[in-house]
Amino acid sequence: MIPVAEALERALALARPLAVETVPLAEAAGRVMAKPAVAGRDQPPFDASAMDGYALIGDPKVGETFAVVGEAAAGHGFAGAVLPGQAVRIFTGAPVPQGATRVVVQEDVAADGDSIRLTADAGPGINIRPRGQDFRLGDSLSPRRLRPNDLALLAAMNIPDVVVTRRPVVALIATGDELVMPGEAPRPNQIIASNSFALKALVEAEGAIARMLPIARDTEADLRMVLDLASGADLIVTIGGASVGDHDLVGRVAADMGLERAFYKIAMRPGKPLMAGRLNGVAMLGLPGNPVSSVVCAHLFLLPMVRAMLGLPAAPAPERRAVLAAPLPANGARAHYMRACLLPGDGLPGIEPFASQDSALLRLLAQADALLVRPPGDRARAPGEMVTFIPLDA
Ligand SMILES: Nc1nc2c(c(=O)[nH]1)N[C@H]1C(S)=C(S)[C@@H](COP(=O)(O)OP(=O)(O)OC[C@H]3O[C@@H](n4cnc5c(N)ncnc54)[C@H](O)[C@@H]3O)O[C@H]1N2
Ligand code: MOO
Repeated sequence: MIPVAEALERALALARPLAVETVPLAEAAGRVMAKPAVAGRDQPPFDASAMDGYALIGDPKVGETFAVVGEAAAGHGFAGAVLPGQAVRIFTGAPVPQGATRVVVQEDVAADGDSIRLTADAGPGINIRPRGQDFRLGDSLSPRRLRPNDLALLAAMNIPDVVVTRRPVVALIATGDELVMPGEAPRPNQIIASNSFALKALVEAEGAIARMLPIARDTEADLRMVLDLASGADLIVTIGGASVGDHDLVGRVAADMGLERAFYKIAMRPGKPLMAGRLNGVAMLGLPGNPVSSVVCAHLFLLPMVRAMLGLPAAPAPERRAVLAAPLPANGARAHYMRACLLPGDGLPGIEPFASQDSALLRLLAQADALLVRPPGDRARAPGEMVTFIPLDA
């Protein structure tokens, strides 16, 4: 058994950033930029009015009057220049006419035909957004996973297409004679395959494309056939059949098919029988079959691998801090990832692990917000102590 950190390092070494592709901006939400985007223009491209009102010169006082000599609207500038004693009717987003040094808001003006009179002193604000205030030609946005606000920024930069990393294709292979798909009629000894659905949602939320392959039965021939179906995937994930039982075939069959093993068995709970390697050039992760074990291993290994393939930094699952709400006995030699609930707190949240930590319990997993992380050999902990956790919704 190797420590979690070492296993993660080896797993991440299997996951190189994929090739890049260009996608239209409207399709780029959630995608990971592969290189900086560079602004093709200044924003705003001209000094722009921030308000509806009148553009004029100086620092006018109540009662001063101005002759209105023209109009500037968004998309339509005023061709001339403003002179002292003159004003140009202006609207939000319009280019400020040449010569004007401020915009007074229309609420502070009484209009009478072609002249205006100030009804309030122009305040300190000039209501002009200077050219390039937001960004300048050549300014860049560093590579990142694109959030909605980033898309608006790229659009304003006049970038119609974005270079992103290709989405990894993750093949999900459930294994076991006991499994049928939801909606099918299970025989008395069978259960419903559940893990793939959580795993599919997890990798898709991270930006991968999941391919759920047919369930592999517990024969070498069937497992081989389904592993062959995974060709073309960037990452093959098997579920179950990873342990030491007579019907746990994944390690053996993958080895026969050429698996170069990176590791097998980790000092963690749940998830001990995890394996990883490279199968004919393709990264492979063999998850344990217990539902909670497979999901815990997905958070700790699968999602970091997907992120690395997307070109994001190779890093462990993000950990946060919380205040322990119940006593914990000393931990054993394996890191323990305990299903837990977060409790709202003034600063840091509280965290309370469930009494049962059986790795088969999906109902508790569905109630859990977090995995409370217990390092190997951690001493007993009392309520009020600080602990770390991995959020399950991240
Ligand atoms: N003698 C030992 N027995 C076991 C050990 C051990 O060290 N020595 N380790 C235990 C641990 S820990 C785990 S975890 C399991 C993992 O075993 P496998 O990866 O071989 O998983 P299976 O035996 O195929 O299945 C375990 C369990 O999970 C159910 N399962 C499997 N796939 C799915 C799925 N897609 N959806 C829902 N449920 C699934 C399966 O029916 C079993 O109940 O081994 C222990 N044994
Ligand atoms: O490690 Mo198993 O994954 O404890 O249930």
